[in-house]
Amino acid sequence: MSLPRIQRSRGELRIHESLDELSRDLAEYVSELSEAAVKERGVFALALSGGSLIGFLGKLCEAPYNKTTDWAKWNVFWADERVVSKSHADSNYRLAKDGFLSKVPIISSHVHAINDQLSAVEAADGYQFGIRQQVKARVIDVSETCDCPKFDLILLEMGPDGHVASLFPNHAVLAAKDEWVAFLTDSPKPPPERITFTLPVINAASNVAIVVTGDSKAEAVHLAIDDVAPDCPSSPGRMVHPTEGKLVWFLDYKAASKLDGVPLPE
Ligand SMILES: O=C(O)[C@H](O)[C@@H](O)[C@H](O)[C@H](O)COP(=O)(O)O
Repeated sequence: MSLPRIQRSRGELRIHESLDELSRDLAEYVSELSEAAVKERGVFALALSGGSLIGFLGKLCEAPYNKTTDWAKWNVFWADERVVSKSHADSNYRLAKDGFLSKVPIISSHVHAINDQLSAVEAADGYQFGIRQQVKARVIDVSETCDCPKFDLILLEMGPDGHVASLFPNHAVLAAKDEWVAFLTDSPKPPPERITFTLPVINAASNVAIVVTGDSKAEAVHLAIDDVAPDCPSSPGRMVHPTEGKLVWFLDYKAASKLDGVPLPE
């Protein structure tokens, strides 16, 4: 059973009893946004991250979405990536390729991974340059209010510490404003070398969805969504609020269990 959608100042909450329901709802949401973007702009620019998110996208590989989605119009990017070889078990590219991209007919030149032969700083620079080319080509839209790419959809997860993409609590990268893509060599969660979209890019997107499941993230969800504090670097998830776009939280009952004013069935 799913709860009715709840509108909060920090986004729309979609709370599901089971991971299967959550996956179905996520597939329908991505499919609707893809259809709308293709209708409006002729292309769908999507940024993924890692974690269990990729498994939750599995329903898109099944009927009816495998047949109804205009895969040729999809362009896939990463909101964050570990600076490891593409064949490494830690690679977000590899996770997405094995679990999702290899199962749907997305054109390979539309899959925009980082160059895994470079150092973190070079990989971030190169990725930002590639995104700039795709903005020029109008594959990615551009924000009307800031010098940022405007992705049709950025899909994120949130860790138990509140991190989103590779924006970790109290890390200097949270303050990055001039870059679209930043690098880290000291990620508190291994592997240490990563690249990540900066907050201005995340907040310039047309749509951002944050998928969070499990008990271990309940406190982080409470701190990111409830009226407990202003934006603060100790809760990166709380710093996500698309200025021209829409934020949706996909939660299971466990992740939602510490939210104020959300009565969950026993
Ligand atoms: O970059 C990383 O280290 C992970 O991708 C991380 O951000 C993960 O997505 C969250 O910690 C939630 O992970 P799970 O949903 O898999 O628990």
